[in-house]
Amino acid sequence: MSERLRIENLYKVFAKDPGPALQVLRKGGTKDSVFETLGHVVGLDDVSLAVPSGAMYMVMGLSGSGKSTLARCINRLNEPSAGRILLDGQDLVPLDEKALREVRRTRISMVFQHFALLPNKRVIDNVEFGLKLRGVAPAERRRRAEEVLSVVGLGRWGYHLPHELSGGMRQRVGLARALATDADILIMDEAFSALDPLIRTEMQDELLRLQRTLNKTILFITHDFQEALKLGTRIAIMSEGRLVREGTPQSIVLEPGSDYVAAFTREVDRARLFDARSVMKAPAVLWRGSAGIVVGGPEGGFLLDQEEQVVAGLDGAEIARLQETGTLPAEQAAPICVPEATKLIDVARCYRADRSVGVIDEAGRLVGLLGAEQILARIANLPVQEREP
Ligand SMILES: Nc1ncnc2c1ncn2[C@@H]1O[C@H](COP(=O)(O)OP(=O)(O)OP(=O)(O)O)[C@@H](O)[C@H]1O
Repeated sequence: MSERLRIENLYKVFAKDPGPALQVLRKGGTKDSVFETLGHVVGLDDVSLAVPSGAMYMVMGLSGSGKSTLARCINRLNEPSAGRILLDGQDLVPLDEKALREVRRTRISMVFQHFALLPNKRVIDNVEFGLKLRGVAPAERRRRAEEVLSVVGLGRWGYHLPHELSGGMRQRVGLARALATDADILIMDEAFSALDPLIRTEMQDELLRLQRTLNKTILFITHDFQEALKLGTRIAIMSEGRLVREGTPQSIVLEPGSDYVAAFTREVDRARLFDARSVMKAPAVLWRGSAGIVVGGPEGGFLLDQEEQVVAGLDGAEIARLQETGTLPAEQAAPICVPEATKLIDVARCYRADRSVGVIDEAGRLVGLLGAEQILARIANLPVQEREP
């Protein structure tokens, strides 16, 4: 996956002259020590990150940790104090006002928490607004606005005024407006935070659905770890202006790395977060014969053909007999197999006592085995034990 946006050693100090504060920070000082010694507020302290193309990149942290400052620095609503912001390799920090306007109109779109719609303009005019600024001809911008309104499920609402719409619908207009510009980087700053829980869930699902076809690169700011887990392909966690942990949702929950991050992960529904691949163990070969290969362990296994495709499942008793007598059961049961990305909750649903669940790759080859032990250990946050076959 190629990289769209890279932030390198970004600092933001809210001061006329950020120099002295930068010196303190670069010598290991903190946001608190800068405030105590100089009275300046640090927004960002040496933040570096890379957003891959097509990512839903979540920036998460408590209030005041610097999330919005980061979003605002990227399109220069806040002026960075030091560092680089590379969009497709081009540094945005030295750009003049004219070049910056062009970037904001064509390459980076923002969706805010409060819809910021023009109240006396119809929905369609709101959606067209960015295109009008770009000088797109009226017929073309109307066509585009109608298209994106239907994408977000508001095809029939274009000629209404914003106050006639619910909060969730207005947020969809905000999203449509960002999509209409064709910018392929979206920055969504707490875009769903003001919505009622049910509508919020609906908007999250909608965004995931849209993203499957649009494949934009999205930087999504949130203070809600559950939202970050649900939407994110990667998550960056901020504290006191610093980036303190970055990684995939599964890796962060598995290894939070600090008490600050661990506190967010406590309430996580692990069965819905972790997938089969994250806990499976490697298949061990137990037997080879003209009928194929048997892999597995005491709790069950699988008969594979020469192409490593799963042919049948064997329970614990059948495995024991095979090891004693070298004979396969005459009647063989259908195997229980799941794809690698299956969440543990769904693995648990097809689990049967005294059987292993096979994990298969896209080509249908067996790549791992799962027993109750691995599933329960991961859900209960215990170390996953490797057991000898
Ligand atoms: N214009 C400003 N002038 C001075 N300080 C500011 C300004 N904007 C933000 N800050 C400070 O920068 C720090 C980071 O604020 P920021 O708004 O980025 O945090 P946040 O993580 O987005 O918080 P929230 O979730 O509450 O929006 C805070 O200490 C804040 O007080």
